[in-house]
Amino acid sequence: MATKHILIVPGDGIGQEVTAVGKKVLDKIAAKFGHTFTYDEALIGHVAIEATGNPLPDESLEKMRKSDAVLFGAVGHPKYDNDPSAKVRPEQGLLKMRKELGLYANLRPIKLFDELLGASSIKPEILKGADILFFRELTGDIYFGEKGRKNDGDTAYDIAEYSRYEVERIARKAFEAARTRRKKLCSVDKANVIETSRLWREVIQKIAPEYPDVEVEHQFVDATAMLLIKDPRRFDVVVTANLFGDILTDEASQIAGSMGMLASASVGDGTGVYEPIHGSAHDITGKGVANPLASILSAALLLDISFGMKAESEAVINAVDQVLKAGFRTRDIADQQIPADKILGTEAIGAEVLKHL
Ligand SMILES: NC(=O)C1=CN([C@@H]2O[C@H](COP(=O)(O)OP(=O)(O)OC[C@H]3O[C@@H](n4cnc5c(N)ncnc54)[C@H](O)[C@@H]3O)[C@@H](O)[C@H]2O)C=CC1
Ligand SMILES: CC(C)CC(=O)C(=O)O
Ligand SMILES: [Mg+2]
Repeated sequence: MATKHILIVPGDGIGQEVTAVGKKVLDKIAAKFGHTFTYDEALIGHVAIEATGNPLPDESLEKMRKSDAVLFGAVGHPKYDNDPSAKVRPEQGLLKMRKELGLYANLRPIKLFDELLGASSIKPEILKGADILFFRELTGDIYFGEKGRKNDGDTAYDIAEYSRYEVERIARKAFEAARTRRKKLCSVDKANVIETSRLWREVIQKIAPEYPDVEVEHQFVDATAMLLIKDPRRFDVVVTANLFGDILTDEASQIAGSMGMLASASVGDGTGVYEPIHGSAHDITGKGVANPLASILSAALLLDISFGMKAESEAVINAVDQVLKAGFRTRDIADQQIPADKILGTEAIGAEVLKHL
Protein backbone atom coordinates (compact mmCIF):
# COMPACT_ATOMS: atom_id res chain seq x y z
CA MET A 1 0.00 0.00 0.00
CA ALA A 2 1.42 3.31 -1.11
CA THR A 3 0.50 6.99 -1.00
CA LYS A 4 1.17 8.93 -4.20
CA HIS A 5 0.36 12.39 -5.50
CA ILE A 6 -0.71 12.55 -9.14
CA LEU A 7 -1.05 15.76 -11.14
CA ILE A 8 -3.77 15.74 -13.79
CA VAL A 9 -2.96 18.07 -16.71
CA PRO A 10 -5.76 17.67 -19.27
CA GLY A 11 -4.79 20.56 -21.57
CA ASP A 12 -6.97 21.21 -24.60
CA GLY A 13 -9.63 19.63 -26.80
CA ILE A 14 -10.04 15.89 -26.34
CA GLY A 15 -7.22 16.03 -23.79
CA GLN A 16 -9.93 17.11 -21.33
CA GLU A 17 -12.25 14.25 -22.30
CA VAL A 18 -9.77 11.36 -22.29
CA THR A 19 -7.80 12.42 -19.21
CA ALA A 20 -10.99 12.44 -17.12
CA VAL A 21 -11.40 8.75 -18.00
CA GLY A 22 -7.73 7.97 -17.30
CA LYS A 23 -8.09 9.50 -13.85
CA LYS A 24 -11.14 7.33 -13.06
CA VAL A 25 -9.06 4.27 -13.88
CA LEU A 26 -6.31 5.40 -11.49
CA ASP A 27 -8.96 5.96 -8.81
CA LYS A 28 -10.35 2.47 -9.27
CA ILE A 29 -6.87 0.95 -9.10
CA ALA A 30 -6.16 2.77 -5.83
CA ALA A 31 -9.39 1.42 -4.33
CA LYS A 32 -8.81 -2.13 -5.58
CA PHE A 33 -5.19 -2.39 -4.44
CA GLY A 34 -5.51 -0.34 -1.24
CA HIS A 35 -3.36 2.62 -2.31
CA THR A 36 -4.01 6.27 -1.56
CA PHE A 37 -3.73 8.47 -4.64
CA THR A 38 -4.18 12.21 -4.09
CA TYR A 39 -4.72 14.54 -7.06
CA ASP A 40 -4.33 18.09 -8.15
CA GLU A 41 -4.89 19.74 -11.55
CA ALA A 42 -2.79 22.19 -13.55
CA LEU A 43 -3.20 24.27 -16.70
CA ILE A 44 -1.23 23.97 -19.93
CA GLY A 45 -1.77 24.96 -23.55
CA HIS A 46 -4.64 27.05 -24.89
CA VAL A 47 -6.62 26.86 -21.63
CA ALA A 48 -3.56 28.20 -19.79
CA ILE A 49 -3.09 31.03 -22.31
CA GLU A 50 -6.75 31.99 -21.91
CA ALA A 51 -6.48 32.02 -18.11
CA THR A 52 -3.01 33.53 -17.64
CA GLY A 53 -1.52 34.53 -20.99
CA ASN A 54 1.17 31.85 -20.52
CA PRO A 55 1.03 28.34 -22.11
CA LEU A 56 2.86 26.88 -19.09
CA PRO A 57 2.37 29.05 -15.99
CA ASP A 58 5.06 28.78 -13.28
CA GLU A 59 2.40 27.45 -10.91
CA SER A 60 1.76 24.47 -13.23
CA LEU A 61 5.47 23.72 -13.52
CA GLU A 62 5.88 23.92 -9.76
CA LYS A 63 2.99 21.48 -9.25
CA MET A 64 4.55 19.09 -11.79
CA ARG A 65 7.89 19.16 -9.98
CA LYS A 66 6.20 18.38 -6.67
CA SER A 67 4.10 15.46 -7.98
CA ASP A 68 5.00 11.80 -8.07
CA ALA A 69 3.72 11.58 -11.67
CA VAL A 70 1.75 13.58 -14.23
CA LEU A 71 -1.14 12.34 -16.37
CA PHE A 72 -1.22 14.69 -19.34
CA GLY A 73 -3.79 15.00 -22.15
CA ALA A 74 -2.89 17.15 -25.16
CA VAL A 75 -2.50 20.78 -26.23
CA GLY A 76 -3.54 22.70 -29.31
CA HIS A 77 -6.30 24.86 -30.74
CA PRO A 78 -7.30 25.70 -34.32
CA LYS A 79 -6.98 29.39 -33.50
CA TYR A 80 -3.18 29.02 -33.51
CA ASP A 81 -2.91 26.28 -36.16
CA ASN A 82 -4.54 28.67 -38.61
CA ASP A 83 -2.51 31.71 -37.56
CA PRO A 84 1.19 31.22 -38.37
CA SER A 85 1.97 34.67 -36.98
CA ALA A 86 0.79 33.89 -33.41
CA LYS A 87 3.74 34.43 -31.08
CA VAL A 88 2.29 32.66 -28.01
CA ARG A 89 1.17 29.10 -28.82
CA PRO A 90 -0.16 26.12 -26.81
CA GLU A 91 2.60 23.81 -28.08
CA GLN A 92 5.23 26.06 -26.44
CA GLY A 93 3.81 24.96 -23.09
CA LEU A 94 4.30 21.30 -23.98
CA LEU A 95 7.88 21.80 -25.16
CA LYS A 96 8.71 23.84 -22.06
CA MET A 97 7.26 21.14 -19.79
CA ARG A 98 9.45 18.52 -21.49
CA LYS A 99 12.59 20.67 -21.29
CA GLU A 100 12.08 21.93 -17.74
CA LEU A 101 11.35 18.45 -16.36
CA GLY A 102 14.27 16.92 -18.31
CA LEU A 103 11.99 14.44 -20.08
CA TYR A 104 14.50 13.35 -22.69
CA ALA A 105 13.10 9.86 -23.34
CA ASN A 106 9.66 9.30 -24.79
CA LEU A 107 8.72 5.61 -24.78
CA ARG A 108 5.99 4.80 -27.27
CA PRO A 109 4.95 1.14 -27.23
CA ILE A 110 3.25 -0.01 -30.44
CA LYS A 111 1.39 -3.09 -29.32
CA LEU A 112 -1.48 -4.52 -31.27
CA PHE A 113 -4.31 -6.05 -29.27
CA ASP A 114 -5.28 -9.21 -31.20
CA GLU A 115 -8.93 -8.15 -31.18
CA LEU A 116 -8.01 -5.10 -33.28
CA LEU A 117 -6.39 -7.01 -36.14
CA GLY A 118 -9.30 -6.01 -38.37
CA ALA A 119 -9.27 -2.35 -37.31
CA SER A 120 -6.06 -1.45 -39.10
CA SER A 121 -5.79 -0.61 -42.76
CA ILE A 122 -2.79 -2.98 -42.89
CA LYS A 123 -3.49 -6.64 -43.72
CA PRO A 124 -3.90 -8.85 -40.59
CA GLU A 125 -1.31 -11.39 -41.76
CA ILE A 126 1.31 -8.61 -41.95
CA LEU A 127 0.36 -7.26 -38.53
CA LYS A 128 -0.24 -10.24 -36.26
CA GLY A 129 2.32 -10.27 -33.43
CA ALA A 130 3.72 -6.79 -34.16
CA ASP A 131 5.26 -5.36 -30.98
CA ILE A 132 7.58 -2.37 -31.21
CA LEU A 133 8.96 -0.07 -28.55
CA PHE A 134 9.98 3.37 -29.81
CA PHE A 135 12.45 5.53 -27.90
CA ARG A 136 11.93 9.03 -29.22
CA GLU A 137 14.46 11.62 -28.03
CA LEU A 138 12.30 14.39 -26.58
CA THR A 139 14.29 17.45 -25.53
CA GLY A 140 16.59 18.15 -28.48
CA ASP A 141 16.60 18.41 -32.28
CA ILE A 142 14.91 20.98 -34.49
CA TYR A 143 12.08 21.51 -31.98
CA PHE A 144 14.40 23.17 -29.49
CA GLY A 145 17.05 24.87 -31.65
CA GLU A 146 17.19 28.50 -32.54
CA LYS A 147 14.45 29.53 -34.96
CA GLY A 148 13.52 32.74 -36.66
CA ARG A 149 13.10 34.83 -39.77
CA LYS A 150 15.49 36.93 -41.80
CA ASN A 151 15.41 38.89 -45.07
CA ASP A 152 12.41 40.92 -43.86
CA GLY A 153 10.61 37.73 -42.89
CA ASP A 154 10.95 36.09 -46.29
CA THR A 155 13.38 33.43 -45.07
CA ALA A 156 12.75 31.16 -42.07
CA TYR A 157 15.14 28.85 -40.25
CA ASP A 158 15.03 26.20 -37.49
CA ILE A 159 18.34 24.87 -36.25
CA ALA A 160 18.61 21.17 -35.44
CA GLU A 161 21.24 20.45 -32.81
CA TYR A 162 22.31 17.36 -30.87
CA SER A 163 25.16 16.93 -28.43
CA ARG A 164 26.93 13.62 -27.91
CA TYR A 165 25.61 13.19 -24.36
CA GLU A 166 22.02 13.70 -25.51
CA VAL A 167 22.29 10.90 -28.05
CA GLU A 168 24.15 8.64 -25.65
CA ARG A 169 21.64 8.85 -22.79
CA ILE A 170 18.62 7.98 -24.97
CA ALA A 171 20.60 5.28 -26.78
CA ARG A 172 21.56 3.63 -23.49
CA LYS A 173 17.92 3.54 -22.41
CA ALA A 174 17.01 1.90 -25.71
CA PHE A 175 19.84 -0.66 -25.48
CA GLU A 176 18.81 -1.55 -21.93
CA ALA A 177 15.19 -2.01 -23.01
CA ALA A 178 16.22 -4.19 -25.97
CA ARG A 179 18.03 -6.46 -23.52
CA THR A 180 14.73 -7.17 -21.77
CA ARG A 181 12.89 -7.83 -25.06
CA ARG A 182 13.90 -9.55 -28.33
CA LYS A 183 17.40 -8.00 -28.22
CA LYS A 184 17.11 -6.09 -31.45
CA LEU A 185 17.74 -2.38 -31.77
CA CYS A 186 17.07 -0.33 -34.87
CA SER A 187 18.58 3.16 -34.85
CA VAL A 188 16.86 5.48 -37.28
CA ASP A 189 18.56 8.55 -38.75
CA LYS A 190 19.30 10.37 -41.99
CA ALA A 191 23.07 10.08 -41.74
CA ASN A 192 23.47 10.15 -45.52
CA VAL A 193 22.48 13.83 -45.47
CA ILE A 194 22.19 15.39 -41.99
CA GLU A 195 25.15 16.18 -39.70
CA THR A 196 23.18 15.63 -36.44
CA SER A 197 22.32 12.18 -37.82
CA ARG A 198 25.99 11.46 -38.48
CA LEU A 199 26.77 12.27 -34.85
CA TRP A 200 23.77 10.10 -33.86
CA ARG A 201 25.10 7.11 -35.83
CA GLU A 202 28.65 7.65 -34.55
CA VAL A 203 27.43 7.52 -30.92
CA ILE A 204 25.34 4.39 -31.48
CA GLN A 205 28.28 2.65 -33.19
CA LYS A 206 30.59 3.65 -30.34
CA ILE A 207 28.46 2.27 -27.52
CA ALA A 208 27.08 -0.79 -29.33
CA PRO A 209 30.07 -3.01 -28.31
CA GLU A 210 29.01 -2.51 -24.66
CA TYR A 211 25.80 -4.39 -25.50
CA PRO A 212 27.13 -7.42 -27.44
CA ASP A 213 23.88 -9.32 -26.79
CA VAL A 214 21.87 -6.71 -28.71
CA GLU A 215 21.75 -6.92 -32.50
CA VAL A 216 21.99 -3.40 -33.92
CA GLU A 217 20.87 -2.15 -37.30
CA HIS A 218 20.85 1.35 -38.75
CA GLN A 219 18.07 2.48 -41.06
CA PHE A 220 17.43 5.76 -42.79
CA VAL A 221 14.20 7.41 -41.76
CA ASP A 222 12.65 7.34 -45.22
CA ALA A 223 13.22 3.59 -45.56
CA THR A 224 11.92 3.08 -42.03
CA ALA A 225 8.64 4.79 -42.92
CA MET A 226 8.21 2.21 -45.67
CA LEU A 227 9.38 -0.83 -43.63
CA LEU A 228 6.99 -0.08 -40.77
CA ILE A 229 4.06 -0.72 -43.09
CA LYS A 230 5.68 -3.43 -45.21
CA ASP A 231 6.91 -5.60 -42.36
CA PRO A 232 6.23 -4.19 -38.85
CA ARG A 233 7.29 -7.45 -37.14
CA ARG A 234 10.92 -6.92 -38.18
CA PHE A 235 11.22 -4.20 -35.50
CA ASP A 236 11.75 -4.69 -31.76
CA VAL A 237 13.19 -1.53 -30.15
CA VAL A 238 13.59 1.59 -32.32
CA VAL A 239 15.58 4.62 -31.18
CA THR A 240 15.44 7.89 -33.03
CA ALA A 241 15.57 11.67 -32.88
CA ASN A 242 12.73 13.92 -31.79
CA LEU A 243 11.32 14.90 -35.21
CA PHE A 244 11.69 11.46 -36.80
CA GLY A 245 10.15 9.79 -33.73
CA ASP A 246 7.21 12.17 -33.75
CA ILE A 247 6.38 11.39 -37.37
CA LEU A 248 7.16 7.66 -37.38
CA THR A 249 5.03 6.94 -34.30
CA ASP A 250 1.93 8.62 -35.75
CA GLU A 251 2.49 6.34 -38.74
CA ALA A 252 3.06 3.34 -36.45
CA SER A 253 -0.21 4.05 -34.64
CA GLN A 254 -1.88 2.45 -37.63
CA ILE A 255 -0.21 -0.83 -36.65
CA ALA A 256 -2.14 -0.64 -33.36
CA GLY A 257 -5.33 0.41 -35.16
CA SER A 258 -5.63 4.09 -34.22
CA MET A 259 -3.98 7.13 -32.69
CA GLY A 260 -6.47 6.59 -29.89
CA MET A 261 -4.67 3.40 -28.84
CA LEU A 262 -1.14 4.73 -28.40
CA ALA A 263 0.10 5.62 -24.93
CA SER A 264 3.47 7.05 -24.03
CA ALA A 265 5.79 7.68 -21.12
CA SER A 266 8.03 10.75 -21.06
CA VAL A 267 10.82 10.18 -18.57
CA GLY A 268 14.25 11.46 -17.71
CA ASP A 269 15.59 13.53 -14.85
CA GLY A 270 12.42 14.47 -12.96
CA THR A 271 8.73 13.71 -12.60
CA GLY A 272 7.50 11.32 -15.31
CA VAL A 273 4.72 12.55 -17.62
CA TYR A 274 2.32 10.02 -19.15
CA GLU A 275 0.46 11.04 -22.27
CA PRO A 276 -1.36 9.70 -25.31
CA ILE A 277 0.65 10.32 -28.49
CA HIS A 278 -2.29 12.07 -30.13
CA GLY A 279 -3.11 15.77 -30.07
CA SER A 280 -6.17 17.75 -29.10
CA ALA A 281 -8.11 16.53 -32.18
CA HIS A 282 -10.26 19.58 -32.90
CA ASP A 283 -12.24 17.62 -35.47
CA ILE A 284 -13.86 15.45 -32.77
CA THR A 285 -13.62 17.68 -29.67
CA GLY A 286 -16.88 17.95 -27.73
CA LYS A 287 -18.54 15.08 -29.58
CA GLY A 288 -17.90 12.49 -26.87
CA VAL A 289 -16.40 10.02 -29.37
CA ALA A 290 -12.67 10.29 -28.58
CA ASN A 291 -11.02 7.00 -27.76
CA PRO A 292 -9.79 7.19 -24.13
CA LEU A 293 -7.84 3.92 -24.26
CA ALA A 294 -4.56 5.73 -25.02
CA SER A 295 -5.02 7.76 -21.84
CA ILE A 296 -5.99 4.64 -19.89
CA LEU A 297 -2.91 2.81 -21.22
CA SER A 298 -0.80 5.87 -20.34
CA ALA A 299 -2.11 5.51 -16.78
CA ALA A 300 -0.93 1.88 -16.94
CA LEU A 301 2.56 3.07 -17.94
CA LEU A 302 2.48 5.58 -15.07
CA LEU A 303 1.70 2.85 -12.55
CA ASP A 304 4.46 0.63 -13.89
CA ILE A 305 7.28 3.11 -14.56
CA SER A 306 6.83 5.87 -11.96
CA PHE A 307 5.30 3.79 -9.14
CA GLY A 308 6.78 0.33 -9.83
CA MET A 309 3.25 -1.11 -9.57
CA LYS A 310 3.48 -3.97 -12.06
CA ALA A 311 0.37 -5.88 -10.99
CA GLU A 312 -1.71 -2.71 -11.02
CA SER A 313 -0.44 -1.79 -14.47
CA GLU A 314 -1.18 -5.26 -15.82
CA ALA A 315 -4.67 -5.11 -14.32
CA VAL A 316 -5.35 -2.00 -16.41
CA ILE A 317 -4.01 -3.53 -19.63
CA ASN A 318 -5.99 -6.70 -18.96
CA ALA A 319 -9.18 -4.67 -18.39
CA VAL A 320 -8.71 -2.95 -21.76
CA ASP A 321 -8.17 -6.36 -23.36
CA GLN A 322 -11.35 -7.72 -21.77
CA VAL A 323 -13.40 -4.79 -23.07
CA LEU A 324 -12.07 -5.34 -26.59
CA LYS A 325 -12.69 -9.11 -26.28
CA ALA A 326 -16.30 -8.32 -25.28
CA GLY A 327 -16.56 -6.58 -28.64
CA PHE A 328 -16.80 -2.97 -27.45
CA ARG A 329 -15.12 -0.32 -29.58
CA THR A 330 -14.93 3.43 -30.02
CA ARG A 331 -15.64 4.69 -33.52
CA ASP A 332 -11.96 4.96 -34.56
CA ILE A 333 -11.28 1.24 -33.92
CA ALA A 334 -14.60 -0.19 -35.12
CA ASP A 335 -14.31 -2.17 -38.33
CA GLN A 336 -17.35 -2.98 -40.44
CA GLN A 337 -18.09 -6.22 -38.55
CA ILE A 338 -18.77 -4.36 -35.29
CA PRO A 339 -22.53 -3.92 -34.65
CA ALA A 340 -23.69 -0.37 -33.96
CA ASP A 341 -24.71 -1.14 -30.35
CA LYS A 342 -21.10 -2.11 -29.54
CA ILE A 343 -19.70 1.24 -30.66
CA LEU A 344 -19.41 3.37 -27.54
CA GLY A 345 -18.47 6.93 -26.72
CA THR A 346 -15.58 8.12 -24.56
CA GLU A 347 -17.28 7.80 -21.17
CA ALA A 348 -19.16 4.61 -21.94
CA ILE A 349 -16.10 2.63 -23.03
CA GLY A 350 -14.29 4.02 -19.97
CA ALA A 351 -17.12 2.66 -17.83
CA GLU A 352 -16.68 -0.78 -19.43
CA VAL A 353 -12.96 -0.72 -18.54
CA LEU A 354 -13.83 0.17 -14.93
CA LYS A 355 -16.15 -2.88 -14.73
CA HIS A 356 -13.15 -5.14 -15.35
CA LEU A 357 -11.05 -3.62 -12.57
N1 LIG B 1 0.98 15.91 -27.56
C1 LIG B 1 0.22 16.92 -27.97
O1 LIG B 1 -0.29 17.69 -27.17
C2 LIG B 1 -0.03 17.08 -29.42
C3 LIG B 1 -0.72 18.18 -29.84
N2 LIG B 1 -1.04 18.32 -31.16
C4 LIG B 1 -1.92 19.45 -31.51
O2 LIG B 1 -3.24 18.93 -31.65
C5 LIG B 1 -3.95 19.68 -32.61
C6 LIG B 1 -4.58 18.76 -33.64
O3 LIG B 1 -3.55 18.16 -34.41
P1 LIG B 1 -3.76 16.97 -35.44
O4 LIG B 1 -2.67 17.05 -36.43
O5 LIG B 1 -5.16 16.96 -35.92
O6 LIG B 1 -3.43 15.64 -34.60
P2 LIG B 1 -4.36 14.81 -33.60
O7 LIG B 1 -3.50 13.74 -33.05
O8 LIG B 1 -5.04 15.68 -32.65
O9 LIG B 1 -5.47 14.13 -34.56
C7 LIG B 1 -5.14 13.41 -35.74
C8 LIG B 1 -6.35 12.56 -36.17
O10 LIG B 1 -6.48 11.46 -35.27
C9 LIG B 1 -7.76 11.46 -34.65
N3 LIG B 1 -7.59 11.12 -33.24
C10 LIG B 1 -6.60 11.55 -32.43
N4 LIG B 1 -6.78 11.07 -31.21
C11 LIG B 1 -7.90 10.34 -31.21
C12 LIG B 1 -8.61 9.61 -30.22
N5 LIG B 1 -8.18 9.53 -28.95
N6 LIG B 1 -9.75 8.97 -30.59
C13 LIG B 1 -10.18 9.03 -31.85
N7 LIG B 1 -9.54 9.69 -32.84
C14 LIG B 1 -8.41 10.36 -32.51
C15 LIG B 1 -8.28 12.89 -34.81
O11 LIG B 1 -9.68 12.95 -34.78
C16 LIG B 1 -7.66 13.33 -36.12
O12 LIG B 1 -8.47 12.91 -37.20
C17 LIG B 1 -2.96 20.69 -33.17
O13 LIG B 1 -3.18 21.93 -32.57
C18 LIG B 1 -1.61 20.12 -32.80
O14 LIG B 1 -0.61 21.10 -32.65
C19 LIG B 1 -0.73 17.37 -32.08
C20 LIG B 1 -0.03 16.24 -31.69
C21 LIG B 1 0.40 16.03 -30.35
C1 LIG C 1 2.81 19.40 -30.75
C2 LIG C 1 4.10 18.61 -30.77
C3 LIG C 1 5.20 19.39 -30.16
C4 LIG C 1 3.92 17.36 -29.99
C5 LIG C 1 3.72 16.12 -30.76
O1 LIG C 1 3.28 16.04 -31.90
C6 LIG C 1 4.02 14.90 -30.03
O2 LIG C 1 4.58 14.98 -28.96
O3 LIG C 1 3.75 13.83 -30.57
MG1 LIG D 1 3.14 13.96 -32.56
